[in-house]
Amino acid sequence: MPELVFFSGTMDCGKSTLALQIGHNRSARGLQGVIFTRDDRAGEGKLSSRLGLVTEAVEARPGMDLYGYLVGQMSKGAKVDYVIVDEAQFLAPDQIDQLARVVDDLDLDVFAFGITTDFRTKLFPGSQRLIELADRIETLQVEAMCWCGARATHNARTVGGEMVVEGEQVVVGDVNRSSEEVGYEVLCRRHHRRRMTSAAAHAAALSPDVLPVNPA
Ligand SMILES: Nc1ncnc2c1ncn2[C@@H]1O[C@H](COP(=O)(O)OP(=O)(O)O)[C@@H](O)[C@H]1O
Ligand SMILES: Cc1cn([C@H]2C[C@H](O)[C@@H](COP(=O)(O)O)O2)c(=O)[nH]c1=O
Repeated sequence: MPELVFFSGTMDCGKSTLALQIGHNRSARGLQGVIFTRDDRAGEGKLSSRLGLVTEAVEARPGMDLYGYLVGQMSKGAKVDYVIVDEAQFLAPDQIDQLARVVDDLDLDVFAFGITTDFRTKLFPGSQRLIELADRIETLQVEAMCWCGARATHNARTVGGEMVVEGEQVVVGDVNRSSEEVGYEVLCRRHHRRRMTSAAAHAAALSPDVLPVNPA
């Protein structure tokens, strides 16, 4: 049975790498896929991994009918055996419904990859719809880690090095960016709640302890 699978996790946990691996393994067996992405850091129409691999993809723009696009390609004679969608959190809920229709009406597997929650710990609308509709939700095996060594479960946004909890939901960016820019860092829930990024923890460790007051 074809499935809609949502591979979800934090930033930097290997989602795009896995998307590329799934595509590679299938194309090595003669299968042909359509790869959609949206707002990849490498630019329009790209699916890129931090391991350095990048492939061409179809930019899933706002308002684009993904089901209609695939039907159009197939009716022009293109062979489509499966569909990969990266940065699926950025898709609109109705585009996720279109992906479910691709599975049900076109009998194609759809593998969607994305982060579940934003820097405020709120679900992205696309991810929410995937959680509602997916046949299966998979958590990636290579877990990203918080600076404290615990499993990272949340994404923090930093501006000028400071963690922020207000702002636009979508700001394309990366982890390990210079402190001047908008950056991201993955944290465990405890340190996300305390707004303690690695820089804040480092600064706290360096600040001198309050000296005990000696009784005269
Ligand atoms: N130099 C490196 N050597 C080995 N693995 C790396 C290196 N750089 C990045 N990675 C791996 O790539 C992962 C990020 O992969 P990527 O597919 O870009 O993540 P995502 O799409 O989830 O944001 C990191 O968690 C790490 O496991
Ligand atoms: C947390 C968060 C992230 N983003 C952006 C930043 C990146 O461009 C992507 C995630 O890409 P990755 O391949 O999973 O690293 O999402 C955002 O726009 N808003 C956020 O709150």
